[in-house]
Amino acid sequence: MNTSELKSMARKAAFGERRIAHGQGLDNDANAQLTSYLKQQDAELVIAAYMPIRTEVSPLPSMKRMAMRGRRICVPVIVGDEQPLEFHEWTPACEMIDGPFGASVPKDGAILIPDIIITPLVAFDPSGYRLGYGGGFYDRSFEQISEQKSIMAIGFAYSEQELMIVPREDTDYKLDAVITEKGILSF
Ligand SMILES: Nc1nc2c(c(=O)[nH]1)N(C=O)[C@@H](CNc1ccc(C(=O)N[C@@H](CCC(=O)O)C(=O)O)cc1)CN2
Ligand SMILES: Nc1ncnc2c1ncn2[C@@H]1O[C@H](COP(=O)(O)OP(=O)(O)OP(=O)(O)O)[C@@H](O)[C@H]1O
Repeated sequence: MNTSELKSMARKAAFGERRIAHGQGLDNDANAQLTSYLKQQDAELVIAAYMPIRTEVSPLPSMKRMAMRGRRICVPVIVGDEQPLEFHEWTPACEMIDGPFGASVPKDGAILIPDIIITPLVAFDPSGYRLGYGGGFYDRSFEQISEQKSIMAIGFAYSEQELMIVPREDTDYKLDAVITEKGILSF
């Protein structure tokens, strides 16, 4: 079996775990951990988070709190297949429109280059590797932005999304940490 087939199997298993975790009311605890982490970071740093889809843990409560504290927040926008993501500025009041794959995107937010990237994921492992939906969008974005400046790539997930090993390819970017409802795991 090749890595892409292994990833596809791991994705299926992790989707099941994520769906169960999603129904357990863990988003409040996860957001308390995320907010606490973000408050400790330099206030000048631009934060990328995301508009949740499917059964992803929602970072919206933390995004709103950080925006109220004056922090600059942005969310991912797909610009094309095999392209890195763009990150467009988001505020709690900004007008949103439907983007590809069901995630809404700001109607006219400025393009920002984030320093801290809070990324959704399907599964993560104890070495800091992540599995997404298979588009490679985040891996390309981490690679592109980290060539310009130092970034913090932080997964946000339910603790049950941890797998023993996530199948790995050369293009997979290692996360700096994963935040779950239980706390922060640094790699
Ligand atoms: N909330 C959120 N926003 C995001 C992402 C994300 O992962 N989460 N992205 C991160 O890249 C981009 C959207 N990319 C996506 C790529 C594919 C699918 C998706 O559902 N693909 C298949 C299912 C794959 C599978 O089951 O293995 C589908 O269309 O059914 C969703 C989002 C940008 N915005
Ligand atoms: N930096 C990169 N440059 C070129 N191709 C890449 C890069 N990163 C990933 N890819 C390609 O994208 C495809 C999907 O990658 P992968 O399965 O790791 O996506 P994912 O991490 O699950 O999805 P996402 O990052 O969108 O959440 C792979 O075929 C991989 O070769």
